[in-house]
Amino acid sequence: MTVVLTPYWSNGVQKLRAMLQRKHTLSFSRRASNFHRTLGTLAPPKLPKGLTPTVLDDETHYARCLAQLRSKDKPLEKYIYLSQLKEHDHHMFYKLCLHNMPEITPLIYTPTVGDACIQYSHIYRKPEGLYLSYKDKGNLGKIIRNWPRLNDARISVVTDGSRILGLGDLGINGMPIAIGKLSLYVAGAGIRPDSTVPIVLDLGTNNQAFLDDPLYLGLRQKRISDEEMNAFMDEFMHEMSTAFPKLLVQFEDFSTDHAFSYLERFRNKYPVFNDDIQGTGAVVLSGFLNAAKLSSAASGRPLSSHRILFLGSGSAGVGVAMQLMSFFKLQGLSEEEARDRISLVDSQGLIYNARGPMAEHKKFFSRRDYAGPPLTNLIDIIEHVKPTALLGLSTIKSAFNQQVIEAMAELNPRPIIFPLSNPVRLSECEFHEAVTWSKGQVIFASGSPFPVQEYQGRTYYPGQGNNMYIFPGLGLAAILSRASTVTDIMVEASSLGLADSLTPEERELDMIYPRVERIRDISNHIACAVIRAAQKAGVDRNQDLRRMNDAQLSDFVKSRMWIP
Ligand SMILES: NC(=O)C1=CN([C@@H]2O[C@H](COP(=O)(O)OP(=O)(O)OC[C@H]3O[C@@H](n4cnc5c(N)ncnc54)[C@H](OP(=O)(O)O)[C@@H]3O)[C@@H](O)[C@H]2O)C=CC1
Ligand SMILES: CC(=O)C(=O)O
Ligand SMILES: [Mg+2]
Repeated sequence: MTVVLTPYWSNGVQKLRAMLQRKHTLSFSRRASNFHRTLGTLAPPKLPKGLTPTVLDDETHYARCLAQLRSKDKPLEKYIYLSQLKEHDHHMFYKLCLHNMPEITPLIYTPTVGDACIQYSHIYRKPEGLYLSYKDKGNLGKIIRNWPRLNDARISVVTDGSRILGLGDLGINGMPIAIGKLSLYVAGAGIRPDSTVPIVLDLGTNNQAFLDDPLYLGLRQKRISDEEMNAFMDEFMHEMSTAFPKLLVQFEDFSTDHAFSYLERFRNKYPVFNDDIQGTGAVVLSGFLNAAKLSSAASGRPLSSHRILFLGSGSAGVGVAMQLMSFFKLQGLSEEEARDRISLVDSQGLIYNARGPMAEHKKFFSRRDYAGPPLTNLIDIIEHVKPTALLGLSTIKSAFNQQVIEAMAELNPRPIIFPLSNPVRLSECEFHEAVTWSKGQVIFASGSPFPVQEYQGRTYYPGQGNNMYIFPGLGLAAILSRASTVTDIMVEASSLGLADSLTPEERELDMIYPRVERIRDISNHIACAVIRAAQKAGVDRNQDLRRMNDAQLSDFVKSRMWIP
């Protein structure tokens, strides 16, 4: 039984004590109301334990929680503290998030969530989502229907743990990534906490250290075959759509081949999207739109003349490259011309046709105009391609070394350098390096956050090119419009909406992404753009929103955001 003390009850504690003495066991939980008291679980016939003589008002308790958080030394300890706070008092957890986004986002999301995933089987305390394993095949529907809030569910983040950030196969330990993304849905776009469903699919792991770890929580077997996985995924998606008829599914951190294949398999059948391919594509297109303007203003060269070089050609690299095609198309280039502006590098070097057979997802951008010996050294590739922008989605720490950044700065008065790999320790370069080696000329965005830099008396602001700017608003739009599918045009609209959301003050400071403190406004802006795109595509099942003008739509979106 849960008792919440409201102001009207606060002088009724004596009555409550008497009541408690008559009951056997009562469990009290605290709720964020302006006045509340913590009671705890009680065993009769004793008086309540933990009943403080003072009334705990919200503001004082907020200050207490923030002080407790800041008293912890290690980011992982802070992560554990915040997880527990979320479990006990999700209003206070989200209040802390919303008022301290730059401080808390790196704790509940990248980079700390990477450590939480690596350590998950060791720091685990209680279930925090749905765990579905290959052993459950044939019974997935029954297990999914165990979810306590079937009718409330609107958004699920699903991972199979096979490529968590740049950390590789972490098996069932991928759960914190689903939880972290969903916390950002709530904090960033006001999705109701009880409508979120974190899911990890345990299909085995090829991580031998985990298989040998007695505390590992997942199945002790190698990953299943592609054929077995396809059958499992078909059953899973079918059961999800029947159990949760209003659910949007975000695929997260599937290994590259499966990321592409399941997006294609399900995107026209269910409302799904892949965050690493589409969310990352959208966030980078957005930052690139703003960066290219700054770079072209300095070089005097037209926007259509940019050339982009990618280090890394996995789900993220190719997803971003695909989305950046629309940058060039917006400048009036044909598809062929746009493709020629993009070059990809993988672990074997520059990708070109004459190199020989390659994975399907690399073929589109494989260069046709080079047939010489393999180009494997990044400096040689930069000299060959002469890029205006260098993007890293390779998981190779320090791949953008001093020589690379200097080579980019030599070619461009304002080089665009985006080391986008996560977590921060896998970033292709650090912000202070890029600023110093380019002598303050770099236009920079990274996947994980870096601190602001001072260089020669000027302050430099790093952009965070992370899909966390996109998925909350995109998801909110899909939920409110009840989109039957998530179309490419909706994803592009999210990107243009983000690019457009900078304030004049942010532009004045050469920022290419807005301040994360404004995430709710940004998500509102993105959501409106995406809802309009869904309407244009005719995939909106809630057609009431069509009657609203833009101001009414924005007010409506705002009114639907949950506030702690
Ligand atoms: N900022 C953001 O919002 C996001 C960032 N990411 C980050 O992007 C990174 C990559 O993710 P994803 O694409 O899914 O991962 P993949 O493992 O699929 O891709 C990694 C790519 O890097 C290439 N690579 C590996 N080693 C080298 C090397 N020495 N030189 C050049 N290329 C190399 C691989 O080559 P090969 O193909 O030959 O194996 C592959 O193409 C991760 O760190 C992830 O965290 C992902 C999503 C969003
Ligand atoms: C940010 C993200 O989705 C990733 O690194 O995989
Ligand atoms: Mg991801």
